[in-house]
Amino acid sequence: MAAIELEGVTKRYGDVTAVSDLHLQVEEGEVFGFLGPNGAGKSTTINMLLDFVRPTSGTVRVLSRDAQAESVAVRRRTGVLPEGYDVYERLSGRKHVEFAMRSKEVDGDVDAVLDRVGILDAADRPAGGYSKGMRQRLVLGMALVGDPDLLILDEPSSGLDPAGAKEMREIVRAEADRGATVFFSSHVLGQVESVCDRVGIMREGDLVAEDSIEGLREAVGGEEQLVVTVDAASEDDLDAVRALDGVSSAATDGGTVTVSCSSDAKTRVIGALEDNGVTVKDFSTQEASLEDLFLTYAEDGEAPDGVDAPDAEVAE
Ligand SMILES: Nc1ncnc2c1ncn2[C@@H]1O[C@H](COP(=O)(O)OP(=O)(O)OP(=O)(O)O)[C@@H](O)[C@H]1O
Repeated sequence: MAAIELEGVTKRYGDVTAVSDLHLQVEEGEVFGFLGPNGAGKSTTINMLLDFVRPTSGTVRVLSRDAQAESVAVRRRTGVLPEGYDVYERLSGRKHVEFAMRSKEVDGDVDAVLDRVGILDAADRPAGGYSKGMRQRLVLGMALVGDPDLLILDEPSSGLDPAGAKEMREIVRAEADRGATVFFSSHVLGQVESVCDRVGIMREGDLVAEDSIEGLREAVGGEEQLVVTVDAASEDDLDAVRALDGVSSAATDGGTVTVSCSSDAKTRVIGALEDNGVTVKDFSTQEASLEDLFLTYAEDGEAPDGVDAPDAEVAE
């Protein structure tokens, strides 16, 4: 069953189209990473899921309910870590969690929540004295109260140090293992890569890609960068390399030849250079990373071959 369903959702603010004809479905129990650069439409989409913002057109369903007509019921079963949430400066971390439990009308072990997010030691200090990362941990703790069916996390890793970001990922995974659906936004693929079942990439209001991490990896997996250190290489030598099967590009600065090719073409590349009289001193390979792929989508909207691009018409 779908935990989130957006059908043809558009949101305009005056002349600005923040989200354009978005179709998106996230299944129950899925960890979905919602990615895109600043201004892509991520927060607007999240705000429509929670009925903080109303779509200009289209329908939004969350936990099988209408996001507008049944927003109270949706929010009761949803834990939210909003972007830029302000803590109550004078209230302790403990009071914040107690407040979250009261507003969700649930009982729970406050210490266990604070311990889970790593701030039990600071439980009785006013949250105004918390660091940015501690505030983020506190708000995550508040979102986890009552074992929600859906967790919506807007830039959850912001303000967290690497250890904190890792703990965040572990909590996300544990929540999904318990059966919760997790929908979270980020503008950095690296932070979500290891926890997501699937990602959607937004750019200027359009969903430009939607795939599993595995699918994205396959799309970039075929190509590698081969960097060959040589005595000298000419354009003729490069032409011999470019003519080989599996080679998509080759370039040189004189002392190094850089070739984009399939992994089975590497030995042919070395052979062709040597056949042309080039002395090969050394070589190394680099796999194209998912981060490179993400940047390709995020910056120019070009979908590499083989990636499921749901919306062919990418706004420039
Ligand atoms: N209340 C508003 N009034 C006018 N324009 C808005 C409003 N909220 C968002 N926008 C515009 O909608 C577009 C999408 O913004 P949104 O905040 O959804 O992006 P985002 O992907 O969450 O970005 P970020 O990563 O910076 O948080 C932007 O052009 C933004 O300026």
